[in-house]
Amino acid sequence: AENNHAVLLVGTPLDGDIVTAMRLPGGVHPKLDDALSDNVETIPFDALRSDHLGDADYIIVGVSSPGIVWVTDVLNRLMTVARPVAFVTKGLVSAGSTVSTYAQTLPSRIPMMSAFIGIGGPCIARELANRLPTASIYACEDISIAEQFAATMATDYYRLSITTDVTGVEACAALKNFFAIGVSAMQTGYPDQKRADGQSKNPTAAAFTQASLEMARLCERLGGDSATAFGLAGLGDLHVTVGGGRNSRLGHGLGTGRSVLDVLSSDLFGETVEGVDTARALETMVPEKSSSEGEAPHYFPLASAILDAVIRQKLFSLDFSRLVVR
Ligand SMILES: NC(=O)C1=CN([C@@H]2O[C@H](COP(=O)(O)OP(=O)(O)OC[C@H]3O[C@@H](n4cnc5c(N)ncnc54)[C@H](OP(=O)(O)O)[C@@H]3O)[C@@H](O)[C@H]2O)C=CC1
Ligand SMILES: O=C(CO)COP(=O)(O)O
Repeated sequence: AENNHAVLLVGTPLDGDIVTAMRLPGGVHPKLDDALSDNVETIPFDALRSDHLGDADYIIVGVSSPGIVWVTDVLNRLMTVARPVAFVTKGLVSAGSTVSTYAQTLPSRIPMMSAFIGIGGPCIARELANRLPTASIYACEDISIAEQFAATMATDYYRLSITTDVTGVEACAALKNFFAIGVSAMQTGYPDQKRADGQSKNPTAAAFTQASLEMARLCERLGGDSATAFGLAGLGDLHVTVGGGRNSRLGHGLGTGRSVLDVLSSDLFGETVEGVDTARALETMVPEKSSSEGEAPHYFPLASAILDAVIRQKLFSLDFSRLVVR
């Protein structure tokens, strides 16, 4: 919209009230604190037609991961002209013991999608809507498509990197949600009353570094480039999510000794906490006990501690005395 493109914003059937509020004169999105530009038209889902999609240069999907099957059906029903589709959705798909990224599963499921573009990187929606400096990464197998899309979207305050490592970007986008839970649990697990935020810093820094190493290993196992984990899609997004995301709020609760069910049913009631879905997908990839402590590629002490808390419903505990650091 900032670059004078016409933007059509379509709510899901679950967003009826938000769309109605946004269509009123002066209406704003309840979580963005700012009016959208005049060249953004917001419509309810039942007003979306095939020609809207056919007329678009790009289609951008922003449902949360539980809605990805639904959006696949919608695109297959309404797309009659081949178009590139970009996804901000962060998640993994598991089938039996196979875990995949959307970059691996969606292209064959959406025949009219001419290119899959993965969007990753540290980007809290409200901050970008308020035009704060933001850097993100766009991934596509065809680098010229990533380049064109980035040129369409970039502004002075929204700077973009491009890559062909679409599997790596998609893997890290999902993995950082999961690891943000564990790093954030270490933020509140060791309170320091002398600090304004009440949090010690050393435990968080150790966990953040461990998260980056484990994220790189899992990224590679999922078919991505491990180096992607150390860039915007991995470390950058992990930092922003630990700083203020919903996954981080779950971690903060776990760090104070509360159970996952307690935190999800109170502080985070009705919120999207995708690290939990990613934890379910990762269960088969991360051994319950690291067989060779300290040895890559099988050493996942932080991921195991998160899985114990989120899936096996134990209280969060990272046995720091046994951590082998690199
Ligand atoms: N918020 C942010 O700053 C960022 C978010 N992302 C990613 O973008 C995606 C969306 O995030 P965000 O907008 O914050 O999430 P929200 O939960 O606020 O919104 C997701 C939307 O998808 C809908 N939805 C959920 N399940 C289904 C379903 N089964 N069928 C149809 N619609 C469904 C939700 O409905 P309902 O509200 O009723 O659940 C809601 O309208 C996520 O994957 C997130 O990781 C990426 C970067 C930044
Ligand atoms: O993905 C995000 C920022 O890049 C938002 O993180 P949360 O889903 O934890 O709020």
